[in-house]
Formats: sequence, structure tokens, C-alpha cells
Amino acid sequence: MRLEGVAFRYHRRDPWVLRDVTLTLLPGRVTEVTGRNGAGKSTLLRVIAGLRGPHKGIVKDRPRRVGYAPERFPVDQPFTVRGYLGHMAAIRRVPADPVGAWAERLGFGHLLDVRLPELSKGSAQKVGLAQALMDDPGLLILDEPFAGLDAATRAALPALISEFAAEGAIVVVSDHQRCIEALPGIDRLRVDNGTVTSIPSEKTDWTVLEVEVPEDEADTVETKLRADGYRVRRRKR
Ligand SMILES: Nc1ncnc2c1ncn2[C@@H]1O[C@H](COP(=O)(O)OP(=O)(O)OP(=O)(O)O)[C@@H](O)[C@H]1O
Repeated sequence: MRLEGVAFRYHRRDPWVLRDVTLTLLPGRVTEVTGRNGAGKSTLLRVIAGLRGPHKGIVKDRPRRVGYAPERFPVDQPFTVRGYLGHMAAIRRVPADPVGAWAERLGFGHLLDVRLPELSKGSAQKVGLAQALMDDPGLLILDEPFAGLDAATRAALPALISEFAAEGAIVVVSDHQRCIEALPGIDRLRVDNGTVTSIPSEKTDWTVLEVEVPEDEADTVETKLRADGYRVRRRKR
């Protein structure tokens, strides 16, 4: 799948959020999208998913079945978890049977009869993931999927993401928390000021640069560096 010269803004007089974005996404590959808050990661993911159309440029060869898990799952819907997932399965014409299996695998099997507005943030996130995964997507897009997840699900998700790629899906994940960076052979994109650049792969030489920062600024600096795609190791002086 390919984006060619894509530009996007939300309203006519707004600044461009994406400008002249050209990139190729390959089947069987996992692409991690990084960038600072407000850089345009979610917007890029929405354009890749086809939820937003580009104002300039074109998107070519998007797989037919797209699974998209938004950054915040919209819980203000009058369904139980079972009702919602059954409904999503029906819309996509997939059997409802795997719903229970996904619920078990993602650890919310006990919540199937709970109403969506009553879910905790992490449980709602899992329901959003399940609806994205259930249709065996050729293009799987996960926007900050790790946010709010419990430790067991966070640990299990990278392997699950790899499985979809291994079966030939294009997988695109925005991941502030860098939970998938350890996956072998992932591609990485950085979104910055409307442009999208590819971050050199693991084969490139890395240099260790020591930077000292005041203790009370360490969290902020670490977050910024990670968002820009750098690896950070931390130790006290
Ligand atoms: N629905 C919308 N309507 C108008 N502007 C929007 C909308 N969604 C996002 N924006 C604007 O587009 C820009 C990019 O936002 P986006 O959510 O894509 O960034 P992000 O990199 O995903 O941020 P974060 O890391 O905080 O999730 C921001 O300036 C934001 O205010």
C-alpha cells in the first residue's frame, strides 16, 4: 500500500497537519509511528485507515479488510460488550463465534455482559482492540494500543501484533510508550511538523551519547527523546 504526496488538514483555513507524505507500507511488516504530542500520528493513522480522505495526493492499494483501534474507544454507546462486538461482527459479515475467543485472549471474557459506558478505560481499550482484530484484517491500525492496558495484556500484545504481520497483514502502530520497539525487524516512521520520515533500521550504527539533565526534568526529556525515536537508557549519577 502506498501514500503519494498526501496532504491533510481538518478545516479549510487550518494549517496542514500532514504535508506531502509519501510512504510505502508492506504486507508482513509492522510499522511503528512515533512523534511528539500533536505531531499528527493519529491523523496519519486515520488517513491510512481511510477514515479521512487526503486533500491532496492519493492512497493506493489499501487492503479491503481494515481493522482500526482508535486511541480512545468511544464507550458512550448503549450496548453491552457482547452486543457491541456481535453487532460489529454482523456489519463485517464475520461469524460472531470468535468474539468470545478474542474476549478470553484479551482478558475481558468476564465483562461480556457489562454495558460499554460502565467499562474501565483499560477494558474499553481491549474491546476496541477486539473489534479491530476480529475480521482478520489485511491492514491493522492500532492507535496507542498499550495505553491503559494491564501488565499481562501489555506483555501479550507485541506477540499478537507479530502474528498478524506473520500472516501477511500490514500493521501500523502508534506507540508513545515504545512497547513494540523490541519486536525484531520493525519499520519506524517519525511524524514531525506535518512531514513523515523513515527512521533508519536496526542495521544502522548507533552511537551512545551521554546527556546529563536535572533529576526533575529527566521524565520530560526522556519522553521527548523516546517520542523522537531515540533509545533511552537511564541511570543515576
Ligand atoms: N478532529 C479534529 N479536528 C480538528 N483538528 C484536529 C482534530 N484531530 C486532531 N486535530 C489537530 O491535528 C493536529 C495533530 O493531531 P493528532 O491527534 O493527529 O496528533 P498526535 O500526534 O496523534 O497527538 P498525541 O500524541 O497527543 O495523540 C493537532 O494540532 C490537533 O489539534
